[in-house]
Amino acid sequence: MSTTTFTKSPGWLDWYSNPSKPRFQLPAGAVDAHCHVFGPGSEFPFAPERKYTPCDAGKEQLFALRDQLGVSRNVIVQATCHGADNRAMVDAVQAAGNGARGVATVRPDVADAELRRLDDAGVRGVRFNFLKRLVNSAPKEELAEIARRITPFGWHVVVYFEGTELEELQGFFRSLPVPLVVDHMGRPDVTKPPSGPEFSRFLHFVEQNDVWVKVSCPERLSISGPPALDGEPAPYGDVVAFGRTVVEEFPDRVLWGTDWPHPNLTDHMPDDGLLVDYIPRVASTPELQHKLLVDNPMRLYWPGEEA
Ligand SMILES: O=C(O)c1cc(C(=O)O)oc(=O)c1
Repeated sequence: MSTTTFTKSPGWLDWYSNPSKPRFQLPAGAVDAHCHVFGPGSEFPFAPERKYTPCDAGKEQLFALRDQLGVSRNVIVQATCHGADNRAMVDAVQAAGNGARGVATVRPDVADAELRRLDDAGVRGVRFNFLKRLVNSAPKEELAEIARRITPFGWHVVVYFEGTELEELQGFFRSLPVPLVVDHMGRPDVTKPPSGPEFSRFLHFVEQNDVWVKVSCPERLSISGPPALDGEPAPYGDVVAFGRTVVEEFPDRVLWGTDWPHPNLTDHMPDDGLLVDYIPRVASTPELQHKLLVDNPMRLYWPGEEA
């Protein structure tokens, strides 16, 4: 049998191989609600239309990270390098038994039988990606059709967009008949104050709609760091106020995730153990931490189940 081999995009940073044991002990039942698998490419080839070619980051490596960090469950989000071929994600979700759920990418002509198959496999949402560096185009009429198609399954839509694009996109978002989950806090420009007009628009949008927010990716949003490396106890100080604001204003609609294996970072690859230690800086009480890490993701992805 011939297998395809892939060459990583120039400058690609691989995930951090020996993450530290977090000092912050996650509550029992904690969910990493945003992570990915990449391939491995020899088993699950990357999509022809991809914008980057990553390193391999398969399910065994994800599960090893989960155990190292003290996470109980994962939500595995389809990465754009796999296009609408959900096999690697579904394989990982199924291998985790009831310990994982998935978020897929589908095309508007997806068959109902395929949606049913994905649902049976543990998929609970689809992802709409609006970043031009990640996808070719995102025609709204096609996305609206997908949202309509998933409604009978009780799924939600995960949206990934640039903070500067929200003004243009929010009318479309409001028109969708399903809950929305916003990736990476809606990518605010953290050089601007969290009380400024851009982030206020985002907070208002969340307040007015059926929207959940992932307070993930400080490593991606931070400009001035310091990075989560070498035991740094207080990384990404410039992002903290944004995360804390969201957690305190919407304690019942926030989620946390590692974003492992951290696609397309160009500056540094964070120590995932230190990313766990970042959590209490945005969720400062045990009550807020339990909502963020256990109650909220359980309600969205494992409704009716005990953590
Ligand atoms: O900012 C990114 O590059 C990025 C990419 C992907 C993906 O390729 O799916 O997912 C993420 O959550 C973030």
